[in-house]
Amino acid sequence: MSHLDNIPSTPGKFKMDKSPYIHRLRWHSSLAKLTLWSFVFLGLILLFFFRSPSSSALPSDLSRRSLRTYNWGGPDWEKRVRSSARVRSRNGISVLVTGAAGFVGTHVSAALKRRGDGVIGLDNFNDYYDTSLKRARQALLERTGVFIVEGDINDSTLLRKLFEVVAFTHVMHLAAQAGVRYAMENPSSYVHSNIAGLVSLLEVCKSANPQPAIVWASSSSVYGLNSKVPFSERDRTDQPASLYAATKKAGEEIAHTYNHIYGLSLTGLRFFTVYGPWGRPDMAYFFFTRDILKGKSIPIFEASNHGTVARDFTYIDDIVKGCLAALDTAEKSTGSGGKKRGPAQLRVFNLGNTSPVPVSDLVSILEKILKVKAKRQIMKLPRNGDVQFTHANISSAQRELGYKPTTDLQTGLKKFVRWYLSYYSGGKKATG
Ligand SMILES: O=C(O)[C@H]1O[C@H](OP(=O)(O)OP(=O)(O)OC[C@H]2O[C@@H](n3ccc(=O)[nH]c3=O)[C@H](O)[C@@H]2O)[C@H](O)[C@@H](O)[C@H]1O
Repeated sequence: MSHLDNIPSTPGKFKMDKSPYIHRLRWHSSLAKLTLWSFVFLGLILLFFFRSPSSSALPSDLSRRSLRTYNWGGPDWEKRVRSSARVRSRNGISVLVTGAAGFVGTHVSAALKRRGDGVIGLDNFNDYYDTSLKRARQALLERTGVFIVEGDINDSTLLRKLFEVVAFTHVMHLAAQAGVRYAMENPSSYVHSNIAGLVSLLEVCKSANPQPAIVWASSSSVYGLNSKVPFSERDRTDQPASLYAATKKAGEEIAHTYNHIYGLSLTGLRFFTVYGPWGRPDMAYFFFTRDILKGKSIPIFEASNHGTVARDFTYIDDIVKGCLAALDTAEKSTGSGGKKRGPAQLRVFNLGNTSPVPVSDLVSILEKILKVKAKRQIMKLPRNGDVQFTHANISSAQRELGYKPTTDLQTGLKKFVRWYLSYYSGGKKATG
């Protein structure tokens, strides 16, 4: 019998003894043992949590993210940060890109570096989806000279350190908990990244001297139940259909506050279902491709009365152009040392494609490109955050950013499939 068996699981397991004295003695000794073993157990748990910077098998997603420690700091680290952030072109900018190992983050970082801007990435490499894809993106960026610092946007000490080492002129804030449907499974991760993380970043930005201009990723999902099409930035956004949308909408309000109080220059970009090479495996076009190739059936959502579900799918290269134009047209923040010195720029733009495509057509295009017939499983649109359609009015971005999407879904998906086949035939497996 193990000594652990002596520990009662509940006080109810104690039996009444004849002598109250003996009973009290036993009770005290059991209580002492219980306390001792509780401490041992707690110690073991803490040891397990803080064992190594890369510990990954922790129970909850959120605790894994917030308790994970990262290695940063030291002269070599600072040297890498400085070198990556060095501006190499005349009139270049130095940008902190959060979520740099993410889909949009990788593309934007590479594009900035390519034109001679200084870039430092920041990413927590969380396991919302296959981390090996994030590592592959990191390797890709490293080859172009972009260093990704491993850390969380909620770590204000790290953020302050980065601003101490580099006087960033701009922040491209793309780190977020993405995905509309996953919000039902793990709501707190949305609050952690999209609300607490945003505030943590803005707090550091407002105190930086000089304050950077910030461009950040909002979402088409803020339009929620809005039925007026195409969606214009002036339309109502007070009916979010998912917690994801609600946290992005909250982000827009938080941006207003930091602009108003501290003079931070802030531009929110409402992305419309971005797709392309190096994309996110949790998105429909990505896992449809994987499952069609595997011969697995794919669930295609349909609204009530056989209503079409459609998205304004937008190709990554068009989104990157919009992001760079937003950075280039961003005015300087006006505050310093945490104090506002004058009114600052506050903008929000739709970055969409302006031509919604039904999801069933997306599948037909994939069938043609892959030369495989999909096993279609028509399902009712789940009531877990999905909206029936999205359609961007981009006249504002066109006017002020010169934004003009040029890639239709067929062309973009061809490029995606080409990447997908070469990436996963190189020994990588699309998990899930
Ligand atoms: O614009 C945004 O701001 C958001 O875009 C993206 O959300 P969505 O537009 O919902 O993309 P995605 O999941 O690829 O579903 C695409 C279509 O397939 C349908 N869909 C989906 C899953 C499925 O099993 N079947 C299906 O028909 C589904 O009903 C939908 O019509 C980002 O994920 C999100 O992070 C955010 O950035």
